[in-house]
Amino acid sequence: MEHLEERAEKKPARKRNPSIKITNTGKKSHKVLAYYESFQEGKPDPIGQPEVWASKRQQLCEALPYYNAYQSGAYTHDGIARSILIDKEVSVRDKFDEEVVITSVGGGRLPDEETGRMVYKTDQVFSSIANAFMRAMELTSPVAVIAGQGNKISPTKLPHYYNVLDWFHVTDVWQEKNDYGYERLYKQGIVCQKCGCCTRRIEWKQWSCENDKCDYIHRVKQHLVPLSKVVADGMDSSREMYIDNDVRDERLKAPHKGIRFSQSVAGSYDLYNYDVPNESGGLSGSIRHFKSNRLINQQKDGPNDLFHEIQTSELDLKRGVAVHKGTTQETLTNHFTQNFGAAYKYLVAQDSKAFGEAPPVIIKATKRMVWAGQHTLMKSHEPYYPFNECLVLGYFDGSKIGFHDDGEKTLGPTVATLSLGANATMNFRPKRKTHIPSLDDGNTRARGRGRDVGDSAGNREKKDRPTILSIKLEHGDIVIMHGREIQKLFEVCSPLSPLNILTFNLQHEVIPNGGLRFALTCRHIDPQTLLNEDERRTAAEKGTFPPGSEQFDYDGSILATAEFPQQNRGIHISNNIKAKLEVGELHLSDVEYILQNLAKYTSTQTSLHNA
Ligand SMILES: O=C(O)CCC(=O)C(=O)O
Ligand SMILES: [Fe+2]
Repeated sequence: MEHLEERAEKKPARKRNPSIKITNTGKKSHKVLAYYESFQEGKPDPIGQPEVWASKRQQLCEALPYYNAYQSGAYTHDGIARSILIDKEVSVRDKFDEEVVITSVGGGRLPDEETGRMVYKTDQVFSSIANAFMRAMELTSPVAVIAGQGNKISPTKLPHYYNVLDWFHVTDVWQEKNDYGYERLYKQGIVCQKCGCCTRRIEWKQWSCENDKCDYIHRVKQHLVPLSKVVADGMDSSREMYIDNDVRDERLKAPHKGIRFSQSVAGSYDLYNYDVPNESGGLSGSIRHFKSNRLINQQKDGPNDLFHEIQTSELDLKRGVAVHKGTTQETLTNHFTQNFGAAYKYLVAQDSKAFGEAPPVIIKATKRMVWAGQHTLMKSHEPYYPFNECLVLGYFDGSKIGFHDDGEKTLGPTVATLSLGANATMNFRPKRKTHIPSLDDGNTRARGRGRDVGDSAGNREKKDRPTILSIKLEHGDIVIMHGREIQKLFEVCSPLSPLNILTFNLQHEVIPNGGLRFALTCRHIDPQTLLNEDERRTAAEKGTFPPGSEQFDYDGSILATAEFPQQNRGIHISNNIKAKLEVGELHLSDVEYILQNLAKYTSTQTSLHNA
């Protein structure tokens, strides 16, 4: 119900995909619900077995008179909904338990032209499928619910791929409301009520008429998005910490064969390291992924608190110009940004607010990245150039950042990003191999940052420059990109074919998987590279932490602790030990020693207990 009330509060705007609510008819309950293969760990076994099941879609369709839908989830006959298969397409706001199921219907999703991901169609009308569920509701005609193993929100494991659960009644069918908050209308423009000028949403908090001569402003009511809305239980990184490392890492260990992968731990983080070789067999740089988990996320001032705090802080997020500033072709980025600390210039000089004026959330986040940066460089015995800049990016439903590098000349060799909120995929690809003369004239930024408005070379580029590493970023994760060479703006001309790359100058893109996400990225702006004394002084002033910031110092090397089920904590610790064994930080003899000691300890405890 909370679900419905939450929606009802929102300002009605455009229609969205219809949702239905169905409740169990109570005839019989198998209490068998779905799970998603890679998230089974930690889910309870079902009570009982489904009486009807299948492992192939066609088996279902050819054997069940009440389910004959090869393509869509819902099956309708004579305009009445008969059954519904709930598989991979569950969204975080759906509900799935033995009594109540809330799900979206109506085929309101289409592949996005640019990303290929499924996104909601605009102007979705009440679909014929939604109408069929309305009919089923009116006629109290029961609907069979089938659970597929792709269903991430089911509370239990499932014994088969397709499991026919039970008959349910439809009790509600509604159009989801949307608003001008964090949903897909985040970049909806308006027509100025005063002068009629078509106005883009440049600032996150309001529309300001784009006609210089007009002062019309329309403020937006901000809605606070709870973390649970963007991070589904089943997708929470916290869940992954209970999965055996061997299972989880199959997905992470599959970069291009030229990249060396290793794994270790840092405090309570799992640490995935991708080394990028250079032509002489040395390192051109590395990408370190500090994988967070529930323990870390729920600490005071940890990612969960920060996700809440960043939404309630005055950040003044704005969209920047991606291309053709000032012309009729001017196009804005689809994400919103704000820079803190020393000015970071990309594409156009971006106003920067001094760390001294930054809301505490920025300092807290920056301190976490300072730790991760120092940790990385200490390990590789290299100097750490202090982060004096933090760029916040706000991604709303469907926004992303296209391929770019963070290789401006003014930057130090280390870039750190903290992810808050919805998951995202970070892809790396080699830069163009050929030398591009137009880049030599210092006008480097057009190909540097912010090119998220489409790639002129299109598919050909995709084929020539395949993604060589793909990382799943989750709430609380920190990614460090280290090494000037991997970001380098100018290409090293290399005779190697793209499929046999030894040297990588990388570009990265980040595609959030929908829902609200913030990325905070810290860099070192090197004062030596600034033009004059004035710029250097301003950078130093703006990039200095204000007095009192020490209270937010962060040391991620200290193990996070919290109340956790005994068994899960054990799995985490043993995973950490396994990782340490793999990278040689521990030897088997150490583990044997620990086990012997523990055996002694537990036997004393047991005898004390029995005494
Ligand atoms: O969204 C992210 O995780 C990274 C953002 C990024 O690449 C940048 O700010 O340069
Ligand atoms: Fe970047």
